[in-house]
Amino acid sequence: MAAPGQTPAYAQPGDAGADLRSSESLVLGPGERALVGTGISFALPEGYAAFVVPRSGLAVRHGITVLNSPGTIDAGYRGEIKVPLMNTDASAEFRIEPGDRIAQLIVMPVSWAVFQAVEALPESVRGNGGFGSTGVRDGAPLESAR
Ligand SMILES: O=c1ccn([C@H]2C[C@H](O)[C@@H](COP(=O)(O)OP(=O)(O)OP(=O)(O)O)O2)c(=O)[nH]1
Ligand SMILES: [Mg+2]
Repeated sequence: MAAPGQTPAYAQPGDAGADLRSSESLVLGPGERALVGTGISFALPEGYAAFVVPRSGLAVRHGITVLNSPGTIDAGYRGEIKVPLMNTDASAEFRIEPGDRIAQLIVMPVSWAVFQAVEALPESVRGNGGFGSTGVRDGAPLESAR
């Protein structure tokens, strides 16, 4: 369901993200966040999820991001899609009007894991390495670390 003019739409053929429009008028001050309505709700088919992600143009030009990105929309959710927006700019406020494209929605198939407690895991090349492990050897940074 969508209020007039609020239906998500792909800006160009083949786009992955369908733009979400604000249903509200508000001002985000520097460093402020707000849960912004979109005036839409929908029922995804089982086996799919939708993800609310930032628009790069708003991020690059105004420092606007989706605080919880990617925001997860469960297939069973029937409420209004809302966008937790954040203004990361240190000094400029950001004004939003109804109909403004504030974020985008990506619909994807999902699979369900069956979680099992085990005593040991199969070996792998990566093992426990993470969090920058590919940029160090024997505790020293590598040239390729950047
Ligand atoms: O950016 C978002 C993220 C979530 N939701 C809605 C749809 C989603 O299905 C529901 C719950 O989201 P999530 O699971 O991320 O929140 P939670 O904090 O775990 O709440 P809950 O206990 O309701 O699952 O809220 C939005 O409208 N926008
Ligand atoms: Mg949840």
